[in-house]
Amino acid sequence: MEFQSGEKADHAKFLKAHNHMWNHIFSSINSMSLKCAVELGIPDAIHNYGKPMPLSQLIASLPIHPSKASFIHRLMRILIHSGIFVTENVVINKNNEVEIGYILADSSMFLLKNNPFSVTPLMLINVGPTVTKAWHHLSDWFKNDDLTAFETAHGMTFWEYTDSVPKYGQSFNDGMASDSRFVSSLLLDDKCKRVFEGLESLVDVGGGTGTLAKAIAESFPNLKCSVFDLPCVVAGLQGTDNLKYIAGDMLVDPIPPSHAIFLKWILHNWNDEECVKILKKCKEAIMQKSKGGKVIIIDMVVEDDDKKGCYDQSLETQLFFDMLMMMLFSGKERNKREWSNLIVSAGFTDYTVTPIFGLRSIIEIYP
Ligand SMILES: C[S@@+](CC[C@H](N)C(=O)[O-])C[C@H]1O[C@@H](n2cnc3c(N)ncnc32)[C@H](O)[C@@H]1O
Repeated sequence: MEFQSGEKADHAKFLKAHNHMWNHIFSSINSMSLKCAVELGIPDAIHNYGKPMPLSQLIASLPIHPSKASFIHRLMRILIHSGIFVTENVVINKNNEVEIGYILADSSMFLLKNNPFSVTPLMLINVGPTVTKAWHHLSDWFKNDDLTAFETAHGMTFWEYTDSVPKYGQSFNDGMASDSRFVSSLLLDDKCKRVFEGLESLVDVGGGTGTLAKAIAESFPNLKCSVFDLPCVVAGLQGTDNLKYIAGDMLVDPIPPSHAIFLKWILHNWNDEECVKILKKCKEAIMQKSKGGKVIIIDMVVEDDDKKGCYDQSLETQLFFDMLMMMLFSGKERNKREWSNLIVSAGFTDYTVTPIFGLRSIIEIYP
């Protein structure tokens, strides 16, 4: 393409390329607009209204300064464009005058305060100042020898930060708990329950505050479950008849012997070397029990990028996660080949992959 000569250049292609750049430059406005709408309580206001909510009613219900009322439709317009809200015409008086009414799109159900699967905690962490500051240091990190861009920005690892800023740690754990409720609703349904059938004991390594392990323990009352996580995460948490909490460091301490080890959203936090170390320790833990043990992993299996040039939302989301893992932890999202290499390097002989959570899969690995 020639950019110098207007005559020769393919004009449409030239403008499209320029527009593509603009779009990329400004794409964080989508996340920031969403954050703003959630902080103002817009999804809940529309949901509670119970029918298409006219703009005037929406404005009246929000905690905003009167001088800002005329800006709300602009915020709504971009969020409608990105498919977060939907509009319908509503008749507002006896004269059949019509105003636009807002309703929630399927995806915005995940923004509601009372939705147990709410993605709001995850969103607030990811667009909040702590993570954003680390993104600003990504190019510095490429030039220095720090392990992660998060450390370049904050002078400590992400896990040291969640420990030293308890409020942040709490928000992170809330985000993980919400995702664990989402995953458990799919994992413990009739199609996937077989994953846990016949197991006597299970340790959820890096299981956070235990939301998923609690759900597994309730579904399988004869299964002895443990949550193994850092002391700052599990301190003071109360177990039940078949659930206990164990404080430890998965890279340093032995993983408690168990029939099965569960790793949800763990291995993507670590580099290949650390993953092999963790998996070898998991293998030791299951080999100390009777036969038939396995490691159950919930993580992404990145689609191979063979649709060159075609926009693919699922692949884009997986690549977003991959960049996030690189930036926060020097971790990564792995494709099939990378998973296979890890599993074989850790001394396991067989594995199965069941892609059931949309972007994530259950990977069961056997010694
Ligand atoms: C991404 S979170 C996943 C939490 C949970 N598995 C889930 O999916 O909801 C990673 C977890 O690993 C824990 N973790 C980080 N480093 C650890 C270590 N060295 N030993 C044990 N747990 C660790 C964190 O405290 C956190 O709970």
